[in-house]
Amino acid sequence: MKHPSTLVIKIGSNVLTQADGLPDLGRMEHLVGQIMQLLKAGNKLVLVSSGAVAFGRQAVSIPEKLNPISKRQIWAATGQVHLIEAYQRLFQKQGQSVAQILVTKEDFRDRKHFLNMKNCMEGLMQQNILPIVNENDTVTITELMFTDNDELASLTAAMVNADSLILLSNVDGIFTGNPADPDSKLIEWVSSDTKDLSEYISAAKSSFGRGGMLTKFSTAKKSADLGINVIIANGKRDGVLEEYLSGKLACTHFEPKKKKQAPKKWLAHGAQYYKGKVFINEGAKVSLTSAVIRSLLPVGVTRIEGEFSKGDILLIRDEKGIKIGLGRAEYSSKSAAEKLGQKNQKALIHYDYLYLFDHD
Ligand SMILES: Nc1ncnc2c1ncn2[C@@H]1O[C@H](COP(=O)(O)OP(=O)(O)O)[C@@H](O)[C@H]1O
Ligand SMILES: N[C@@H](CCC(=O)OP(=O)(O)O)C(=O)O
Repeated sequence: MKHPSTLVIKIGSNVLTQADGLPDLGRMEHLVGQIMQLLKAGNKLVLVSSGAVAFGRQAVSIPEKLNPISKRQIWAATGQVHLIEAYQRLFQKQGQSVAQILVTKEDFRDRKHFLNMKNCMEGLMQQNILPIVNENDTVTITELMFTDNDELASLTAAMVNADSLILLSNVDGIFTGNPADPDSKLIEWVSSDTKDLSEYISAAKSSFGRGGMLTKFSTAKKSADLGINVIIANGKRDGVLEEYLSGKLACTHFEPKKKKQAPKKWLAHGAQYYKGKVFINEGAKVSLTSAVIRSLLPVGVTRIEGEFSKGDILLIRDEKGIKIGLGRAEYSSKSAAEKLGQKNQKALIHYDYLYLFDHD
C-alpha cells in the first residue's frame, strides 16, 4: 500500500452484531484499535459504517404489526444514535475525534450537495477528525435508497479520490460456492478482465445484510475499474487491517485498472444520477470516441431532454439511443437549447468532465 494513503473502510452490519443480533461492542472496539493504527501512521480515512437498524432493533421494541418501512425508519433513527455514541466513546478513549455524516443518494446527484459533502469530508480529514458515514435511512425509502452501504462506500471512495476501498463483511471474501461449504475456495484475485462471478455467488445474505455478495462484487469491480485498490475481507477476523497492511491477509483483491482523474470517477458513478439527456449525431459520436481528446460541442447535439443546471450530470446517447457516456454540463438546459446545432459555441461538455462507457 502506498504511504500515506487515503482509505475508505466500510463495515457491514453483521460485523458489528453477534449471532443473536446484539451489538458486538468487543468487535467494534477491536476495529477501532486497528483504525487508530492506520490513522497514527498518517493515513487519511473515511469510515462508512452500517449498523443503525441492527442497533435500533435491540434498543427499542415496537409492535410487530407495524409496516416494514416504519419499522426500519424507527430502528434506523434510534439505532444511529447508539451506533455513533459507541464509536464516539471508543474513539475518544484513544484521543480521536469523530464526526457523523448522514447522506442520501440525492446528495450524489446534485453537484452542489456533492461538493459540499466532499469539502466537509476533506475538511474533517485535514483536521484529523474521522468522518463516520451512513445512509440517512429516515428519508431514503424504496427508489431513493442506495443498493446498500457498499454502493455508498464506493461513491465515497470516488468522491474523496481514495487509493483503497476496504469492504469488511462476515466472510473472508468471495468463495467459489457457499462459504460454509468446505469444498468452496476463496477467490483471492479478481483480474481486471473478470466481468462476472455470478456463477459462484448465491442470493444468500448475511442475517442483517441488505445487498448481498452479488451487489458487493459489482460495486467492488466498479471501483477497481476506476483505479482504486479494492478488497473484500472479514471484519470478524482479529487483526484484519494489520494483516492486510503486511500483505498476509486471506481476502479477495480486485486488480485496479489505470487510475482515472477525480472528476471522471465522480462521473463514472453517475449512471443513475444524471439530470438530463443529450442526443448526439454520428459526427459527434465519431469525434468523442476517437483517440483524440475532444469536448462535446453544441453543433453535434441534435436534442436535449430534461431540465439541468451548470454542473449537473448528463447522459449522452447517440442517434440510435445507445448510451455513449456521461458528462458534466458547462451550462444550463435553457442555454443549451439556444445553442443546439450551432457552430462556434462553447462546449456543452468539456473533455475533463467527460466519461465514456466501454463498448465491447
Ligand atoms: N460465493 C460467495 N462467497 C462469499 N459470500 C457469499 C457467496 N454467495 C453468497 N454469499 C453471502 O454473502 C454474504 C455477505 O454479503 P452481505 O450480506 O451483503 O454482507 P454485509 O452485511 O457485510 O454487506 C455472506 O455472509 C454470504 O452468506
Ligand atoms: N444504513 C443501514 C445499513 C444498510 C446496509 O447496506 O447494510 P449492510 O449490507 O450490512 O452494509 C444501517 O445502518 O442499518
